[in-house]
Amino acid sequence: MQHSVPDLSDKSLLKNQTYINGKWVNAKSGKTFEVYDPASGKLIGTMPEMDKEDTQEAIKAAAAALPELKKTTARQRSKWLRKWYDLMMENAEDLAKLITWENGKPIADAKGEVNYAANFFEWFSEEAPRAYGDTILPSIPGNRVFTIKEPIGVAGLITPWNFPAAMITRKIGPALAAGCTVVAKSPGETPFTAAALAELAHRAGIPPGVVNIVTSLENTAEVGETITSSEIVKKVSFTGSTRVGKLLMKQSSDTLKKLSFELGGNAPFIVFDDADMDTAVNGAIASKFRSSGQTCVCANRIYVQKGIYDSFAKALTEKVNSFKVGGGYSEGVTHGPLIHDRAVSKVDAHVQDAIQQGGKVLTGGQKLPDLGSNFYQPTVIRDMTPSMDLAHEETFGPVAGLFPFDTEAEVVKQANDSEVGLAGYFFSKDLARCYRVAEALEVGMVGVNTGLISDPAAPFGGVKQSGFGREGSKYGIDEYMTIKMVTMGGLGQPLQGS
Ligand SMILES: NC(=O)c1ccc[n+]([C@@H]2O[C@H](COP(=O)([O-])OP(=O)(O)OC[C@H]3O[C@@H](n4cnc5c(N)ncnc54)[C@H](O)[C@@H]3O)[C@@H](O)[C@H]2O)c1
Ligand SMILES: O=CCCC(=O)O
Repeated sequence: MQHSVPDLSDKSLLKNQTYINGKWVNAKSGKTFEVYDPASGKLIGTMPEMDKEDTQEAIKAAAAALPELKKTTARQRSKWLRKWYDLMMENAEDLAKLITWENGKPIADAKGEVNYAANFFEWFSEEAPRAYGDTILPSIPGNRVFTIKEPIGVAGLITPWNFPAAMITRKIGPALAAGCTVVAKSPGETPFTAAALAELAHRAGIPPGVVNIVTSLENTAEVGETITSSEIVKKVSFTGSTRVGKLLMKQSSDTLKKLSFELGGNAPFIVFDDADMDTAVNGAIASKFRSSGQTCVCANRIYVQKGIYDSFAKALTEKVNSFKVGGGYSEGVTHGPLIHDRAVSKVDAHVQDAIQQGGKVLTGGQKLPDLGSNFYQPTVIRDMTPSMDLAHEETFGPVAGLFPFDTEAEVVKQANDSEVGLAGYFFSKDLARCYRVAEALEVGMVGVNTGLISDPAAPFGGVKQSGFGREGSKYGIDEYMTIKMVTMGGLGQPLQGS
């Protein structure tokens, strides 16, 4: 497809090396991997293919920087984060161009991601000075008890390609606020945004060794194993699939690391008869089709009560028909390509399975080879049933499958019939129902009358096989801290002279 990539205003943000111990480096082996634009299929550039030795080097740099970082005040770390935030905002246009280039999302969405990502730095610059301990009333007379929150140490961070900036800032922000140094493994599909962020960390004056970025594609499993089995790394935070999360948890068990895992979802999205139709349709568009369906909190199973099933299906289809699919830089494009052809194959397999089992395609349902090998039509399918693949497995693509239901109890049972529990959504004007259903859904996050729940101020994370730990919010920094309890004895004496 025709796809012209706009120039960066600051060309020094586009790197072909990675950032370790305050320096731009290659892999020791000299190997590189290639990164392709998912819209045009053209080569963007190369990055170092790092291995075990390079990763150990990054871990050593992070360990060496830790003692000095621990001595800094929380206020100092707050200032670094704030400066990093300011630099992201000053370079927002260029960062957005990089995100669109390597991830494919439309430029307006990429700008939204830059803002979202930078807000994690702003948020944690404000949280850093507020990591308070407690004073505790002890059970033993004469004792005094208090707690101190301390940084856990070197943190290993592994992030996916669907938010090349935000998944990284959501982890580095709290880690740095807490006083941890980091080794971040950037995604093989989207390493350039991470490198640009590292350049801005350097400009913000963050000391060498505090932020280290490891790049790899083919060697990803080796790099992951090196991070998770390291005696030096005390904490691993991972965002990605449940399958890889399970592997990383096993690998981390020998060294008993503290873990935070944000894994796969299969979000139920429920529209009750009493919902406001426009709100519900707009919510479905926002939740299901954000990043062409490639977010872990995207609606996957859309349940619509029978009284409004036909009218909802019609209204949703009309909206989807107004989308413009294409390269992310092109004027008017609302939805970009998927990340690679494996993603397209999975989406198509879910669509074909639904059709074979009686689902009716209202719009879409086809690949878009004229645009490129990674494009798929935004799709709406009705008459979905629980036996279809899409009911059990996250599609991670632009397919809205509509399941009819009769009662509240029936739909909550179906919604909870999943091994994972990340996000869930429902639409209703009945206040009592809003409380009932929000409390009954087995998920970590619930959207009521909204399809957008992501906010640095709100705790992000799942239950069941969607993982554990919370990112963002007042809870996010705790994932990178330990609580030390101090008991002081012999303090309950009477006042001298009494
Ligand atoms: N919960 C969340 O916040 C969240 C966010 C984004 C994606 N996801 C999930 O991720 C999945 C889609 O992304 P994907 O298919 O690229 O996931 P994935 O798990 O294959 O990859 C995610 C990241 O992990 C890295 N990785 C892969 N194998 C690894 C290994 N053996 N050791 C170390 N790192 C490894 C990849 O390079 C990538 O950077 C979906 O299931 C989605 O729900 C979850
Ligand atoms: O895909 C995972 C993260 C999505 C978000 O933060 O909204």
